[in-house]
Amino acid sequence: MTDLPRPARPVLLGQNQYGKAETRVVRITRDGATHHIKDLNVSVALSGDMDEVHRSGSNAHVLPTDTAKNTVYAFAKEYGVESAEQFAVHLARHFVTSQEPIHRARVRVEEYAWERIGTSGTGPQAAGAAGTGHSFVRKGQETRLAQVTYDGASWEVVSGLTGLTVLNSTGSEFRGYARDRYTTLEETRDRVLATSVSGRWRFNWTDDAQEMPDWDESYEQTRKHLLQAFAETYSLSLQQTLYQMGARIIGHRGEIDEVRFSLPNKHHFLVDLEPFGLSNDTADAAVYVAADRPYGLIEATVLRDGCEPRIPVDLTDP
Ligand SMILES: O=c1[nH]c(=O)c2[nH]c(=O)[nH]c2[nH]1
Repeated sequence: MTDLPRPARPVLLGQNQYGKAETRVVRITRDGATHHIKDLNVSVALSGDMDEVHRSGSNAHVLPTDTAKNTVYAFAKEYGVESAEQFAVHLARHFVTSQEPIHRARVRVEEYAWERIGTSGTGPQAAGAAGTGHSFVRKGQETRLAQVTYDGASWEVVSGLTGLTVLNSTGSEFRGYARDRYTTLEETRDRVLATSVSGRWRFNWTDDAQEMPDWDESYEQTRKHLLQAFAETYSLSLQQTLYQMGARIIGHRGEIDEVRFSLPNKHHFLVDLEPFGLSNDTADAAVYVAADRPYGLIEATVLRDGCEPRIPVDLTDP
């Protein structure tokens, strides 16, 4: 053994967690010729009494990440996937209650939605306008998110979505802003407002004694409220629209205490057609350049009065 330099002070192990990230599981159930599909990406992070594996290399407390992956598959088969949240609750409870050294489990689920493909009713496989029953197309680019954390006593459930792209072709202004010597932006009373919504919302369901929300119903209603607020707000800024989206959710959904949005402002600039002798008037057919970058990035949390913010400020943080 060579003499390793000894640190002047003892070294401490800080926060640690481990698990299997991004287990892709697709569950297909058959109801006669009509099939149903659930498509999930599941990430499990476990923590607890894990000093020894880091310090001495003893794996006695380490349930392999391979087992975590297998558990995801086995639970999908055995218990089904009622909703992303329910599935995550089930898994988190299992890891914390079945392994003594595991004190906390965080389970993240991304869910990809599929829609049925209708058919024209002419092909050999056709089963009328209702479709084949087994043909699907990925629904938009939107991904549903659920994150469940359990420490053996209390639950934290944060749901959300990402990649929900929305656009208002009028009903949006931006003017009256602060100016300095670098400001060149022209004020507008009629612009395109478009964004790709990333949102998270935290439930006030924290213990088993409380009745669990209907997760799917809650997701559908929350999504509907945020879309309606986007559509119905006459927007003076994306910040104001964001606040309306959050306030509408808090106002209508009693099971949710906190909402956070990250909204990229997907700028649509009118193209200068003067060089071609054309005017580009919004009253008539207008032509825009959809700029992909740089983009304004508007982020905020909207809270029920008296509640603590707990959703991380940066939604891209792991
Ligand atoms: O809705 C907006 N908010 C801003 O803060 C901003 N800044 C900017 O240049 N355009 C916009 N639009």
